[in-house]
Amino acid sequence: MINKLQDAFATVGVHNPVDLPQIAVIGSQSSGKSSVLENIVGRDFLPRGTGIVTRRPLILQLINRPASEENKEESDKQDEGKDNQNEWGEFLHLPGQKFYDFNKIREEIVKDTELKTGKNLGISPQPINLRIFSPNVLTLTLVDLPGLTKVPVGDQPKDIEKQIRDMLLKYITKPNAIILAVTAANTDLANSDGLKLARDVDPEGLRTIGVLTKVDLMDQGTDVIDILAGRVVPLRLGYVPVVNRGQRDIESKKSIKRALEYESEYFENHAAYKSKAQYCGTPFLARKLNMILMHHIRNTLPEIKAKIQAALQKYQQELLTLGDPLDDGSSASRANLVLNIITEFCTEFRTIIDGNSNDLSSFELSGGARISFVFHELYANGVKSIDPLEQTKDIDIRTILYNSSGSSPALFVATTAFEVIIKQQIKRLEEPSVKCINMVYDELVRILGQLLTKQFFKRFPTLKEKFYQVVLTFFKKAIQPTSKLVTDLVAMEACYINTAHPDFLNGHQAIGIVNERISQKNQQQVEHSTKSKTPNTLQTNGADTSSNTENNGLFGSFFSGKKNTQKKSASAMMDAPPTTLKATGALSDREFMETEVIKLLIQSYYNIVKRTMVDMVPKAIMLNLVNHSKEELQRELLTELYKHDVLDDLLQESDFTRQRRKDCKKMIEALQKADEIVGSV
Ligand SMILES: Nc1nc2c(ncn2[C@@H]2O[C@H](COP(=O)(O)OP(=O)(O)OP(=O)(O)O)[C@@H](O)[C@H]2O)c(=O)[nH]1
Repeated sequence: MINKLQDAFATVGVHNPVDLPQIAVIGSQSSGKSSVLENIVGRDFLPRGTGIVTRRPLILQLINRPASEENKEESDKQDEGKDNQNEWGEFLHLPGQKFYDFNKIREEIVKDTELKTGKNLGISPQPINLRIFSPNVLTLTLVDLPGLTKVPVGDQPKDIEKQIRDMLLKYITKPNAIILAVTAANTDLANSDGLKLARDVDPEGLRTIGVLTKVDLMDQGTDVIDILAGRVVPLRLGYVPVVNRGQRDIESKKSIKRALEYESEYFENHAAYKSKAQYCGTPFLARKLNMILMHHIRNTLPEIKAKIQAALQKYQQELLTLGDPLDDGSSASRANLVLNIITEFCTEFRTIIDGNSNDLSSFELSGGARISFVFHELYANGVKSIDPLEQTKDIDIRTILYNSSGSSPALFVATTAFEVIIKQQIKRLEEPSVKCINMVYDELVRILGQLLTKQFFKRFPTLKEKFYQVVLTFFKKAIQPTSKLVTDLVAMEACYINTAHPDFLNGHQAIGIVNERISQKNQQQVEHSTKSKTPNTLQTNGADTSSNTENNGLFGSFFSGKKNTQKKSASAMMDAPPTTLKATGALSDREFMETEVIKLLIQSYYNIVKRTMVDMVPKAIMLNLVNHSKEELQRELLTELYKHDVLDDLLQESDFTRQRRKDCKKMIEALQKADEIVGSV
């Protein structure tokens, strides 16, 4: 049955969706893993030697295939190690190439290993897949794996031990794997790396077989009888002792046939093993493996059945989404397809924004919720955090105060100064507002990206490209009126200051508040000045005090040109004013009061404007960008894409889709066959 299953899956390559049971060979380096495998196959074909030889997993599928009639007489040729038409190997990476010469197989393994790992003893988890067809093998799948090692050699990475361990674990952790743990009999079994690793994944020893190699190298008078009897490290499936060829045998080109003969003679004639010779040696191991595998398969059959069913369903589903090939479709059906895709795209686009999407995620915000986050978190907080007074110091306000009253001395709190400052500050709201548009734009592009991963876009790459272009251009076009509207909103706010706004703190209230603050402050200072007598008004800064008398004209206390400190003659005092006139010195009571009032008014009014912006800007963006897209995108796509002259071009299928459809069909065929095979048991 496994033969048939393997055949059924042969067409789909190694991407077998159903894990058929495998036998994984593990053990310390040079414990004799490759030797055991070669003996099971009965041919020399693995790279051999001392040190690390196996550096990539070798997935070895042995396939029993009876000799064809005309080649029957050839089957003896292998005895001499010659080519034989009934036995050959094939590599997955060299499809269609049959290797009748097993030396060439070894060369190819060495070559491909070096290609992927370099010559410097590195390892790679990428497997080499080799199938051997022969009338002389039992159908089995075996995986030869790098030997466990402790100390890096050559250019090997420091963590080589862990790398190899992880690689082996990948193969032996699957409950479907049978573990062939190889240990050299002339080493201590209790310290066997292979058995230890096997115990990690199969603690009860239910799917681990022990193989004892190098029995011939044991000290005289010692044997493995205790181990075989399960008295050292017991395993449910037991141990099999073998004798492989030694390095010298290999160098002298001893044939495997001769080696197997030697092995059976060895056990038959050895005092300790004589009585149980039929349970020793490679042929027994091979039969045992085959039996175990059969049992294993029988046990896992229900699971295999279920896996085949599940895979079948999955591939049928995928084939369905890939759709039928369009090559013979009429132009009307093509047009219809594009129409459907446009409709589906737009419906989905609207759904994502409105938030009624079917696949609502609990994992992250998506679509419309993200836009809402931009508005109500990012933008709102960005605007709220702007402080209208952070850039405007009290002295600047004073300067503006004087500047705004022009050449006539101000009599009242100057609304002009307030307006000048508030207008400047309102303009600062433009930047975050424009940024908000860009963020929402980015979100739309993100939704677009999300939609472009849909199956039909994988199928038609040109269509995807076109959709991308059209939609992106559409979004970009919509940015212009949106920006205009938003900047206009800011301009509207800046152009007319509505001091009659019901929420605005009026002048009287402001003065009231400031007066209260001042009287509080004065009271504190009165209490304070009983201790320290510091004059607190009209204090100009240090250097100017000497010229106080001359300078206390209207501007004297707070404007000073450069170098105006010496006593000067009357005419010198009439010098042209300095190029830069700056306010200096502390504020007078009146100035202090005015500045405070202006500050209060600015804050009050700015809060109103901020609230308006936080309210209006999202509306503007929704109107001209988001809703506009929801409503007009479909029309745009239809105008651009639903045209007879472009339809053919749009519906060119990707090579991937074509290939995938073929693969799916093949896989479905294989799975249906497999299903039949399994069902007939
Ligand atoms: N005498 C004797 N030598 C053996 C036996 N088994 C293996 N050897 C020798 O031990 C050495 C290592 O054997 P391999 O089969 O290459 O060992 P391996 O575990 O595949 O080695 P790596 O793939 O490098 O981990 C070779 O020189 C073999 O000839 C055996 O049963 N008896």
